[in-house]
Amino acid sequence: MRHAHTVAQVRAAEQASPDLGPGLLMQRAARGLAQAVIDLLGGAYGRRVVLLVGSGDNGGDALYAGAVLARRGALVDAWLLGARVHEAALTTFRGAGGRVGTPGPATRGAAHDLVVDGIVGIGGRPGLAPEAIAALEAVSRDALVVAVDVPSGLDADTGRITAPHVEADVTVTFGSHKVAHLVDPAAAACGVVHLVGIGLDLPPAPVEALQAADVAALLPVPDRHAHKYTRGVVGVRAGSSAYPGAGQLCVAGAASGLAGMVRYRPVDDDRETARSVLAAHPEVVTGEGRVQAWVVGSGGGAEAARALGEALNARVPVVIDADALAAVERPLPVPAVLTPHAGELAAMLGISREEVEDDQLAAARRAADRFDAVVVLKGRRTLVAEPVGRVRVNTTGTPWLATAGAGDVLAGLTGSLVAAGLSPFDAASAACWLHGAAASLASAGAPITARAVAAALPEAVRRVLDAR
Ligand SMILES: NC(=O)C1=CN([C@@H]2O[C@H](COP(=O)(O)OP(=O)(O)OC[C@H]3O[C@@H](n4cnc5c(N)ncnc54)[C@H](OP(=O)(O)O)[C@@H]3O)[C@@H](O)[C@H]2O)[C@@H](O)CC1
Ligand SMILES: Nc1ncnc2c1ncn2[C@@H]1O[C@H](COP(=O)(O)OP(=O)(O)O)[C@@H](O)[C@H]1O
Ligand SMILES: [K+]
Repeated sequence: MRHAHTVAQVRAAEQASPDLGPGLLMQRAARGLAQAVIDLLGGAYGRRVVLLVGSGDNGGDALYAGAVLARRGALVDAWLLGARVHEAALTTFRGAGGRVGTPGPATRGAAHDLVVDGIVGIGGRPGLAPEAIAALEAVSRDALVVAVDVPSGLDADTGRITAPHVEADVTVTFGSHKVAHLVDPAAAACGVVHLVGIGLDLPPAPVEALQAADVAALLPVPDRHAHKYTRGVVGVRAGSSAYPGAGQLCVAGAASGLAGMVRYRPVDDDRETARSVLAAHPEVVTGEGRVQAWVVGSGGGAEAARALGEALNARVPVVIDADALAAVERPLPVPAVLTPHAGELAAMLGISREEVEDDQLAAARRAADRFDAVVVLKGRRTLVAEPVGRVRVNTTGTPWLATAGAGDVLAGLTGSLVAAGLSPFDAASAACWLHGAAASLASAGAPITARAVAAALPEAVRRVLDAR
């Protein structure tokens, strides 16, 4: 599991480990930072590096790392941007041969290869001072940008972007991820995030991200005595005469093989839709019968509210997607997973789409609390929020997944995992992970259809299980 802690939690952990001492933590952080820079540049000797140094310990990390790089033969400039500077780190930096200068060309000739953003870290307020903006503009556009701990200007705790900030290619963070590293839109400004362990003892994290091993541990694997009913039956109430394809795609996600059986009914009971879904998925059963979970709404049009009411009568968990989301006004009588994109969530909360996109974490949490349900806020970094609890961020996938019908596949897949016995929170977060992994497998850099994503799900499952 990848964990993201708040700044307050990191500060408290630092205070609670006096034997580590700030000096030791900083040395560990700086060594990890220097190594990450060396890895990125393929060496240190002769490389040109500039440090943007603020007044706090973030600048101190940059200076100590700069000293390591200078000792290894890099040509390192430091531009001091704050009213103060970490004096001990500056002395070490100078002693190692680092040069202190002002924004401009590299001290010794050619342009800088890499800039280290040590302006502010977890002690920073959002935004950049004019000197920092001027320094960033003075650096060559071709230089790689490595942020120390967090790209300066971001709010480490929320994932929001409210002011000018650094855009990093790589962020090197210490002890634990911070919320901004995982949650969009801030996460997109962090580039690749590299974690350096420094020995902090941290409490449970409010935000986390499943890794392949976590998904492998959650997946339902049939034992030798399994039959289709012990594996769970998922009911799909999706597709209609207006949108028969949504029925096919939702069933394709549900029929990925993680549940024992799929029962299908079009939202509007349109016979032609049922026939087309059966033709595409002969394994699906269309008659009445018990299910362990319902998926309702994808491509349902105006009939979706009635179909949701019928599904709720079954007293089993529901996954609610697309048109059925509009019918959710208060907590439901059964465990539920709601799968809105930003526009749908905005309508549910009575706010604008921009408000949801600007503060995705708050919007997902608010909806989970208000509807007492697991809320899957779909996007580049899909959030899965449980009521008054944890949030998981999905980090798999590809922008090619932004294609019509991909959400229908996700709803069906989520339903199959709920039917197989996972909790709504585990089912939703594991489904998002597999859905993104399947998209990447299907795409391999090329465009994909939602159907291709569903077709790649068994291979995504195989790879996860092989690694366990
Ligand atoms: N905790 C840990 O586990 C470890 C932490 N470590 C490192 O310490 C870092 C935190 O250091 P920190 O506490 O000194 O704060 P930091 O981020 O350097 O900046 C605060 C200073 O900047 C100023 N300032 C504020 N906002 C500003 C702005 N927008 N624009 C310009 N200036 C601004 C503000 O000064 P003020 O303006 O208030 O006088 C304040 O003095 C952390 O990110 C990590 O790198 C590692 O070494 C080891 C383990
Ligand atoms: N930029 C992106 N990068 C990765 N995944 C994305 C991106 N944009 C959207 N997605 C994913 O694509 C899917 C789109 O679902 P949705 O918006 O419901 O589409 P539809 O209603 O057409 O099925 C979601 O799983 C979402 O997380
Ligand atoms: K920084």
